[in-house]
Amino acid sequence: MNPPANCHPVIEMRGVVTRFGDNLVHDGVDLRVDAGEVVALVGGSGSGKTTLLRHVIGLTRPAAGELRLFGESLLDGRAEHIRALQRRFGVLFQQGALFSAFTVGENIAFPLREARVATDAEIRDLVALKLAMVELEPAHALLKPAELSGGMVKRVALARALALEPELLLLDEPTAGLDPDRSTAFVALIRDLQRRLGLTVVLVTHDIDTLAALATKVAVLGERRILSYASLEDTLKVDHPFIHRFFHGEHGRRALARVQGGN
Ligand SMILES: Nc1ncnc2c1ncn2[C@@H]1O[C@H](COP(=O)(O)OP(=O)(O)OP(=O)(O)O)[C@@H](O)[C@H]1O
Repeated sequence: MNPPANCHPVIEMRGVVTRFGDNLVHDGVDLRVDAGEVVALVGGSGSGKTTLLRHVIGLTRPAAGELRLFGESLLDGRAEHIRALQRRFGVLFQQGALFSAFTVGENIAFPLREARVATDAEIRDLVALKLAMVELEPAHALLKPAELSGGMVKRVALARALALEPELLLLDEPTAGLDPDRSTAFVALIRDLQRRLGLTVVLVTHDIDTLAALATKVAVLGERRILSYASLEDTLKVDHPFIHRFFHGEHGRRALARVQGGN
């Protein structure tokens, strides 16, 4: 008997190599993300975090290595097969990346229309449902992105990322640009949705509060590979200069004290 499909890791990378001209960004990245995990990807500026997410999304291709999503190769499949895999994840880009000429409702409806999986009436209902999911009002559907606050842009972008009911959610710096209160509220929303919907999440973040509130595992990218892949508690014990600077520097220590103080 074949094992059930959900036995496969959601993401599996082996020996991923990335080069931009002479710039060798990844040199043998191995990473396995299992269903239900929330993996925070951290690393210095330019270490290749966003590029790794872009590989998963299919926006860039590694020069070498293997990359599997839901047990299926992303690198040697046919286009329609890859498109089917791509419907199984949602992405929240750093600045939200909403279409400025579209209303909020049209932005959320966009992936549903592209995938041709619902009628107009169903799309209207789904948009209302997704807006409620991210704690926005039905009337917000008529606004344009320029009329929204930064926190609302993130919520709309999250609603759009969840439009096709993905199993995997990819978040690039989800709290960047939000003030501390909005950031805390947005993290609480992501955590609530992750649990309710049983999502697997990979997030790139520089923010230790966000990481500590969400991550079941921390993947540290440095020296062109994954330096450490463990719980936050075990990551803190790893003796490496980047990990020291990131978690045990002044900012890191204050953030961890806040988190461990029971927030
Ligand atoms: N399309 C591209 N063409 C050329 N070089 C690129 C491209 N995309 C990324 N790079 C380079 O690859 C390296 C990794 O970039 P990436 O944006 O993935 O890093 P990052 O870890 O996400 O950085 P940050 O934390 O500063 O956002 C950098 O040196 C960057 O200049």
